[in-house]
Formats: sequence, C-alpha cells, structure tokens
Amino acid sequence: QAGTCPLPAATNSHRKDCFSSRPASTMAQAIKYLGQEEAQHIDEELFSEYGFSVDQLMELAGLSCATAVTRAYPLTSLVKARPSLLVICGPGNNGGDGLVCARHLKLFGYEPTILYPKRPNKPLFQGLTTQCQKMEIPFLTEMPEAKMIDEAYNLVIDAIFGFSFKGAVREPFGSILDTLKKTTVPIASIDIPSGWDVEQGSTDGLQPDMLISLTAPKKSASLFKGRYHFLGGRFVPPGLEKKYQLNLPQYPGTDCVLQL
Ligand SMILES: NC(=O)C1=CN([C@@H]2O[C@H](COP(=O)(O)OP(=O)(O)OC[C@H]3O[C@@H](n4cnc5c(N)ncnc54)[C@H](O)[C@@H]3O)[C@@H](O)[C@H]2O)[C@@H](O)CC1
Ligand SMILES: [K+]
Repeated sequence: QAGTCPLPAATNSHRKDCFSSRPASTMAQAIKYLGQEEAQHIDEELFSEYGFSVDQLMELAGLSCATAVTRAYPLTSLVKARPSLLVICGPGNNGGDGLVCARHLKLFGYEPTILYPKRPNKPLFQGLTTQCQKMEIPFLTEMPEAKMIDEAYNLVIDAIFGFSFKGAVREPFGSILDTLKKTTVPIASIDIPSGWDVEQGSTDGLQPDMLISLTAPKKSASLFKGRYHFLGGRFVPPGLEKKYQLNLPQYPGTDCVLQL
C-alpha cells in the first residue's frame, strides 16, 4: 500500500483508482492551484502549441460543468416544483462555458433560463446563443430581484467571470453581483466565484455553494467555503500537465468530473 489517497472527499471508486493505478511518486503530490498568469499561459498553449480550438475546449468545459451540477444537485433533490435554474453568462469565455452548460443541463432534464446581458459580436458566441434559443431555453432581458430569484429558481449558475477577471467590477455586472449576494438560493460558480480576485479571492464577495474548477483550480479556490468543489475540463494533454506540474488527480473511469 503506497501512501494515502490525495483526494480528501474521495468516493470508494476514486479511492480504488488512486490505489490501484496511480504511481506512488505522483500520489503524494497535491494538485496545483494556479496563479492568473499561469492559467492564461496554459490556455494560450492549448491553442497555439496543442492545436485546440476554443469551441472544442468550451464544449468539454461546459459539459463538465453540467455533469458536476447533476452530481451535486440531482433532479430528485430539487426543492421547487419545476427543475428551474438561472444561468448568468458574462462577456468572455466563462460566459461561453455557461451557455454550453445550460444547453447540456436542458438535455439532462433541467429547465435553465439564461441572462446574457453583454454578448460578444463573434460567431462562436452567436452560435452558442442560437443553439440555446433553438432548444427553447428562455433568455431574460433583465436581472430579476433577489426575492424573485429565490422564489423561482433552485440554483444559480455563475458564468460571469473566469480567470481573466481584473480590477473593479464594471456595469452591468456590479449590480448583478450585488443582487446575487442578496439571494439565498445556492450558487454554482464556473471556474472562479465571479468578482473574486483570481488569486486573492474576496472577503465580501459571493459565497457560492459549489465551485467547478476547470483544467486546475486557481489560487483563490483555496478560500472556497462551499459544500462542493469539483474539477472538470478533462482535456489536458499529459505533456502540458507535466510542464506545468499540475499534479492532476486521476478522473475515475471515463468521468469528465471529479469531486475534490
Ligand atoms: N484553458 C482553459 O482552461 C479553458 C477556459 N475556459 C473558460 O474561459 C475562461 C476565461 O475566459 P476569458 O479569458 O475569455 O475571460 P473571462 O471570461 O474570465 O472574462 C473576460 C471578460 O470579462 C471582462 N472583464 C474582465 N474584468 C472585468 C471587470 N473588472 N469588470 C467587468 N468586466 C470585466 C473582459 O472585458 C472580458 O470581456 C475560464 O475561466 C474558463 O471558464 C473554457 O472555455 C475552455 C478552456
Ligand atoms: K464564474
């Protein structure tokens, strides 16, 4: 028996994977938490050196997020009569992950509604928006009040900002985040709790119930206090993982997510 399982919340199947097929030398090393620049370098390298396209990785990232949501909030656990979710999408690729996530959640039997106030004028985002519209996912024209969100939705998915967020929050997202802070319904944040500094977090920011870290957690994830921390984005080539010493845990079987 070589060492202890590096996954604190590991299920029996994770544990089995750890002990049966992970070399002893990598078992002891903790997963790396990335700084902002390092996360951006890895992102660039996936495209420039490894030949991936943004929409490819976004699809896998968004699918991971939807899958992680089904694990933490299965349809049978939802408290409202309808399996309603509010997905709030920001102006960059984190918002794109949110659109993909919403589409998959609809296929998984949930009823997502999207708020997408700043839409980039690029074919990728236009296509993702059309796909959601054609799947009869409603788009809101404005942010509802906190009370209305608590009444209408089981969960809010925060796809506003990811690892490129910097500085003071600009409108309309400042008001959106202020409203979100007043809600009591659980929040699931994609990659970073929006409004948090990517490395330092935020003392008075959102306190999501769930965080889905993509590729590898960012430094601020060490300050996450919610119930569910998942890793998704199972697309990192071993060469890149090695170069950046990510020490990613082994995903169980063919799963695209893993609970940390
Ligand atoms: N390499 C990876 O790991 C992958 C990353 N993906 C996603 O891409 C995200 C990063 O995407 P991006 O680099 O497009 O960046 P973000 O989506 O983090 O945000 C960039 C957008 O937010 C705006 N913004 C930044 N700071 C702001 C502020 N203070 N107030 C208001 N607006 C602000 C910028 O103008 C820009 O429009 C990741 O967090 C992840 O969710 C996935 O789509 C695919 C793979
Ligand atoms: K986010």
